[in-house]
Amino acid sequence: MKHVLTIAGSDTCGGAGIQADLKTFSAQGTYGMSVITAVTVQNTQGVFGCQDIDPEIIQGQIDAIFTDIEVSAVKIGMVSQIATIHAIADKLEQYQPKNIVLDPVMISKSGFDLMQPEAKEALISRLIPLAYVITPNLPEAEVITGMKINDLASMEQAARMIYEMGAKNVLIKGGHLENDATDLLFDGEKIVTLQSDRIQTKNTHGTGCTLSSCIAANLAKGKTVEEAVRTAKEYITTAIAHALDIGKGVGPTNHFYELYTKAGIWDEIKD
Ligand SMILES: Nc1ncnc2c1ncn2[C@@H]1O[C@H](COP(=O)(O)OP(=O)(O)O)[C@@H](O)[C@H]1O
Ligand SMILES: Cc1ncc(COP(=O)(O)OP(=O)(O)O)c(N)n1
Repeated sequence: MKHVLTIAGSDTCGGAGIQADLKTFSAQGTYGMSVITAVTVQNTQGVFGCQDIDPEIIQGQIDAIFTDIEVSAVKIGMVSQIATIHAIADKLEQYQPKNIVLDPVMISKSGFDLMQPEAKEALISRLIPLAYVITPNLPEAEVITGMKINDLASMEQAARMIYEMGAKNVLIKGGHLENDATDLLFDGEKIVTLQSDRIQTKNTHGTGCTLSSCIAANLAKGKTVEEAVRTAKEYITTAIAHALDIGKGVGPTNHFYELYTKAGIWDEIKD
């Protein structure tokens, strides 16, 4: 079994962040490990606070993993401070793991700053060049590139700009498009679009975390970038289509729907 590491923030209610990543790694048949960068106070209704973890403790967590266990892929999620970014980048440059998937998390759906705006330059200069795949949503790609993005043509232009910043593969997510939810992948040579109709649901908490950790798990299993992204797109589409109506706000995606259905236990456990 391949071992996959997430470096990200904790989401109390389990729909996004570290918790979503570990569920996804398990659902994809990989062994999940975590380095926690921040602890958020969060539920389906919003993010209400955040405590950043001391950069030395972040580096200690990374050392604990890399000095002991082989790592086949790394997903990076919430990194809120400049010091957090430098601490992580220094350690990844030291250990040089393959298959780094960077989800440049910036603002939660509820509008909370998960990355401090002044950390943008450090993200661009230290983490983007280390990324084998980067997965910005439209608002994140707009912050990184400084351009307006609202259709496939502007998604392609943004992907090309982010590629020039050093990421080897750029996946611009279309969850924030007006009509369908089509994503666009650029590998430096060709553009691939991954079409999907928009699923009408309010329960989309953790979609970006789930997608990026699924890509990391499938790169770890030896898939190509295009194969890993296609697998992740199918996985997130099913997870959204069967999302869980938990809490009073935006419910989480359903990480295990396909596994539970195949095991014949979904009808028994769903309520
Ligand atoms: N309502 C939806 N129906 C179908 N796919 C969606 C929907 N919302 C998001 N997605 C897909 O979920 C993935 C995550 O995208 P997005 O929600 O934009 O990320 P983020 O959580 O970072 O904002 C993408 O593949 C996107 O196309
Ligand atoms: C701790 C933590 N990390 C990341 C996010 C963002 O999750 P994402 O899947 O991008 O989208 P929303 O859940 O914010 O809709 C988060 N909320 N918490």
